[in-house]
Parts: sequence; structure tokens; C-alpha cells
Amino acid sequence: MNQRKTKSGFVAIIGRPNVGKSTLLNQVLGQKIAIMSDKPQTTRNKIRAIYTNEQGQIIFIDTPGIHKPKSKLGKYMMNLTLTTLQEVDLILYLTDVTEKFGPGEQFIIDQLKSVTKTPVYLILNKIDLVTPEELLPIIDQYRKYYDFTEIIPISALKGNNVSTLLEQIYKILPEGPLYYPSDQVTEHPEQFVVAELIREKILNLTREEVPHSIAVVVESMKPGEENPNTVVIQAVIYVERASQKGIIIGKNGRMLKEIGRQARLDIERLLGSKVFIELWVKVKEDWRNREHLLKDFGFFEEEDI
Ligand SMILES: Nc1nc2c(ncn2[C@@H]2O[C@H](COP(=O)(O)OP(=O)(O)OP(=O)(O)O)[C@@H](O)[C@H]2O)c(=O)[nH]1
Repeated sequence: MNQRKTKSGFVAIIGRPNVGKSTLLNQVLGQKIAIMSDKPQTTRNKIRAIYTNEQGQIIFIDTPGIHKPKSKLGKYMMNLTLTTLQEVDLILYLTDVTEKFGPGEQFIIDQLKSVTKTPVYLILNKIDLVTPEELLPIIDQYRKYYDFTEIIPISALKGNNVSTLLEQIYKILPEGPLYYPSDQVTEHPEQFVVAELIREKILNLTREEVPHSIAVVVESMKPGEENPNTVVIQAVIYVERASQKGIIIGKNGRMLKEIGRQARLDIERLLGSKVFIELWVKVKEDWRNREHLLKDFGFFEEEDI
């Protein structure tokens, strides 16, 4: 058979918190796999989303973002991100066109200059919120600081120009095999996605009262004993202080129940089966700064695997 050659490669998505990285991944894949929230800094792990079409396969790496690290965990994540950027085929630097160019963007560009020869596409997101006249000076401003291989304005939310972006990505990717089966959209085990969905519900429902430092660990995910077509999930929500535990549990357990209910609906959609969730809340003080705890939460150096 005369098989057409496919292209494939790894693409890192970087950008300041809240610029729309998760929204873009979800738009590309058409399903909910990366966490979305209107709060900054909710993506902590590398989420790999896998897009396959007749041209080939794009493996997206959603990095935790580049910013001045404040804690040990922050420093760790920053190193993880910088190492990743050396290894990928392309970097998508996502920015929010409604935000003024400031020190945050300058910091990212400085890092890009110092660490990598990987081509960088500047992706100007949220163009649905500005006029074309407003967009041009923004493009000029970014051009002054860095020689981007491409500059592509999109709206991740509305889907504008996202197909152009995909074409431009394929343009730069080398010929290569499909690394993953074509129906696979994420490399992470379902457990990770489930934990992220629960975390998303907590952040959305508790608003400003609970910090992003909470962690969710799915301890088990098994078919139900009575009905094997159902899935029973047991997960622990880790907080830093007892007061946060109170907020998450809520009056008469109402908040925790609502978190579980909303997460269940999303997870049922993800897994395509009926789901039961049991949630616990535990206090682990100041886990951000305790190295030995990082491993518990799945933060480890690549060499350790
Ligand atoms: N109007 C508009 N809003 C957008 C667009 N893309 C993302 N948003 C909104 O911006 C907010 C942040 O989007 P996310 O996708 O969570 O951002 P993120 O970069 O993944 O954020 P972190 O996970 O914190 O790094 C959400 O409220 C999105 O709905 C867009 O193209 N247009």
C-alpha cells in the first residue's frame, strides 16, 4: 500500500496564568480534558493532550507556566518547564490581547531568549474581545522584543483561527510516526483527569476562600461491586489549614456534596458510565515547601521515573 508520510511532534504551550491555555487545548480536542477555571494558576502538571488527524499527530504539553518562582514548588515547576522547552519541536507562547504588555511578558520573553533555540509561535488569544485596529499595535509591540517564527491571532473560546493554528503547527513539525493510538487524547491515566476535574469544582465553588494550593489525590477508581458497569471513585482533598477544611466541607457537608455532585456529572461524561464519588478532606500543613511531600502528589524529576 502506498502510505502517506505523517508528521508528528511535541508542542509546548506557555504563557501567563489565565491566558487561555486550557481553553485552547479543549477547543482543539473538542472535549474536556484540561482543567479550566477563571482563576489564575490552576494548571500545575504537564498535561499532554494528543491531537491526531490525517496529517499526523500533535502532542501538546501544557506547562505550568513561566513566572518568578516564590516557593520551592514554584522553583521546581519552573525548572520542569524550562527543561521541557529545550526538548520540544515548537513552543506556542500564548498571550491575552486584553492584557497590557508588562513585566510578566517581559520575564517570559527573557527566559525564551536565554534557554532555547526551539521555534516560537506567538499566539495572541481572546481576539473576540478586541477590534482589528486594536490588534495591530499589540502585534508590533511583541515583535520589538522577539523574533517569533509566526504570529497567529486566535480566539480559543470561540474557535476563531484555531484550524489555521493547527495547519501552521503541522508546517513546522518533522515527518514522524503516530506515537499514540489515534483515538487517545491524553497520556495521563484517567485518575489524573478525574483529580483535576474535582479540583476545578472546588476552585469554582469556593471562589476566593480556598487557595490554589489544594491538591486532590484519587486513591482508587474501581468498578462497583454490585454493578460492574459503574465506577466508584475515592479521592482525598488536601488542604493546608483546618479553616480551609471547614470551607470545603461546608455547613452540614453541603459544599462537599455539591463539589462531588458537579464533579460526578463531568466524570460520567468523561468515562461514559455511572459514577459514585467518595470524598475526604485532610489537612497537610504547608505541603508546598516540603520536598519529600512533592513526590506524594506526583511531582517528580523525569530521571526518577
Ligand atoms: N473571551 C475569551 N475568553 C477566553 C478565551 N480563551 C480563554 N478565555 C477565558 O479566560 C479564562 C482563563 O482560561 P484558561 O483556559 O483557564 O486559562 P489558562 O491559561 O489555562 O490558565 P491557567 O490554567 O491558570 O494557566 C477563562 O475564563 C476562559 O473562558 C478567548 O479566546 N476569548
